[in-house]
Amino acid sequence: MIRAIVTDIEGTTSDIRFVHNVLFPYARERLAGFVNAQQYQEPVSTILNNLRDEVGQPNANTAELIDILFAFMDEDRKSTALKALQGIIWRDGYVNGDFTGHLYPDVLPALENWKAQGLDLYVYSSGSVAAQKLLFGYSDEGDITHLFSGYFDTLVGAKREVQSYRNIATQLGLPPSSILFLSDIHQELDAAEEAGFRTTQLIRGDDDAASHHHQVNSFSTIKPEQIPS
Ligand SMILES: CSCCC(=O)C(=O)COP(=O)(O)O
Ligand SMILES: [Mg+2]
Repeated sequence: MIRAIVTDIEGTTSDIRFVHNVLFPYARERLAGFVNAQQYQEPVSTILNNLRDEVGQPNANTAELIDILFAFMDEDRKSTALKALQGIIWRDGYVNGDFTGHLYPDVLPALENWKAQGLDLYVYSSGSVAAQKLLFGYSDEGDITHLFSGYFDTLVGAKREVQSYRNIATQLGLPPSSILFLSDIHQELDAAEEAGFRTTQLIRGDDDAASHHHQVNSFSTIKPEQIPS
């Protein structure tokens, strides 16, 4: 029996184009100015030190770190330091009303329905926990953060690594077989499945013929109560 659902964001609850065409450019345009202005203030100072550790360059100066961050953005590297900075920069955009967090229309009714059935709902994204709370706190449908019991980001591990899902199950105190993971990326679902999770793949755009996971194109067709353990 499914007791908890863990959902990805990009391509699952929310359009990948919102993340790549709205959020990422917003942070990119502001990143250098923000880092230069905040480099000696917390939390940016600690994040920059974490980036030095991440890239093994303990003596890198701020200009060198900014170059590294731009290279990471070019390759969509799921760097914990980059994701932390993006999350801080996005706050202004949400608070100022420059954008709201995209949600596919089928997402909120399904989350409310699952919550009413007694399922606990969690988020797992490469975006920082702060960024996740912003997206759902300033979503197209308003603040829906009350629906979630917790959030996981790359601090629990990378999304394509089996150990990350074992860590999540341990933190939830649930057997992996009682947790359903929703994602658009089959490599993430492969890792979750190897950890013992149940899986469902969201196909919001192109088919994924290389996937063996159960596929749906809307949250409305996911029936957790019908998934056998
Ligand atoms: C919290 S919304 C922004 C998500 C993000 O920054 C990102 O890189 C998405 O990565 P994912 O691994 O969740 O597809
Ligand atoms: Mg995704």
